[in-house]
Amino acid sequence: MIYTVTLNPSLDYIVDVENLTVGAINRSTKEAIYPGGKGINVSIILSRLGAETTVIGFKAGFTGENLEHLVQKEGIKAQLLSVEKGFTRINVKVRGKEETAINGAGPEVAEKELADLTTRLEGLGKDDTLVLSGSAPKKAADTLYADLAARMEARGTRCVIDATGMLLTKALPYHPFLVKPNLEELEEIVGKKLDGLSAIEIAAQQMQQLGARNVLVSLGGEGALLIDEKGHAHHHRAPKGKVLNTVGAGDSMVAGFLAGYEKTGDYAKALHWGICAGSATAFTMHLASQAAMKELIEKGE
Ligand SMILES: Nc1ncnc2c1ncn2[C@@H]1O[C@H](COP(=O)(O)OP(=O)(O)OP(=O)(O)O)[C@@H](O)[C@H]1O
Ligand SMILES: O=P(O)(O)OC[C@@]1(O)O[C@H](CO)[C@@H](O)[C@@H]1O
Repeated sequence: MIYTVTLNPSLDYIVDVENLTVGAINRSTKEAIYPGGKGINVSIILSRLGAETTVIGFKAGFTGENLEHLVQKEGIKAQLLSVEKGFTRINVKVRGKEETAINGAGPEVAEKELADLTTRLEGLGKDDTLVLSGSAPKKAADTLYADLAARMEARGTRCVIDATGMLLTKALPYHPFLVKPNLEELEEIVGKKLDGLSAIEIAAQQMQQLGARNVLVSLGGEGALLIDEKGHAHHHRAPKGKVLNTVGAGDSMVAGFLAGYEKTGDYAKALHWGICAGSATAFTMHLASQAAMKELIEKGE
């Protein structure tokens, strides 16, 4: 089973605004609400690709209740623990000529609530995978993912981390199975601009030296670069298409990679699945449908 943890999930309020003007009243031409948060997106795509998955995380207030309902409507098992104070954030994504996002801070999670969530993870074993994805709740320690990764390492559970800054780097010594920085995040980690594939490859190898087993660097329209645990580098270009949305493209890539790896046990094929899932989402108004992903995967693009 692939469990995803979203400590700071959201409702994503997506509004289409033709010409966004700061400091003015903008009128949208279309709006929609989706369940959001990186781990939740990963689970939605996993489930559409036929992989068994459970969502774990927190919910708060009326938005949290709605989020849980939307996740269950997707046919996904959800273990969202209630946070006493505040409400699950609503992240606003304005889609116009460019995408602009305002992500909320989300509710503060008490230590006891965090401990309850950690207890839920005690049942995971060697055949399970745990995906830790997205930002941490307000005021949480930046060792949060490191603590969870250490527990997973001790149980022999595969751990996947898609996060930024210290939340990610502090977890590397616990040998996560997979990390997925995008180019900007990788540049932030190594502290310099990375021009060209060989510079990206060297930076990804540095992440391996720090402990990550597989490093998947997503490169937007340029596809992705994977340095697998045997040290082999694989670069795969992204298929061409009309980009309608990039919210959740990275999450779709993580899910596609995991579903592909589960199905084939082969890193090059997993990378192909990851790219196809990411691009299928980029070519859709929201997260990709099963049919759109299958079409790209089968085309071999
Ligand atoms: N312009 C594009 N054309 C084709 N595919 C794309 C495009 N942008 C993104 N993708 C697909 O989505 C994958 C992940 O994209 P990206 O590198 O933007 O991740 P990210 O920055 O983590 O995304 P997110 O916007 O979800 O944070 C890419 O590797 C690619 O397969
Ligand atoms: O604020 P975070 O946790 O970094 O990211 C949250 C978020 O932007 O990530 C998903 C897309 O990847 C969205 O569903 C969600 O709104």
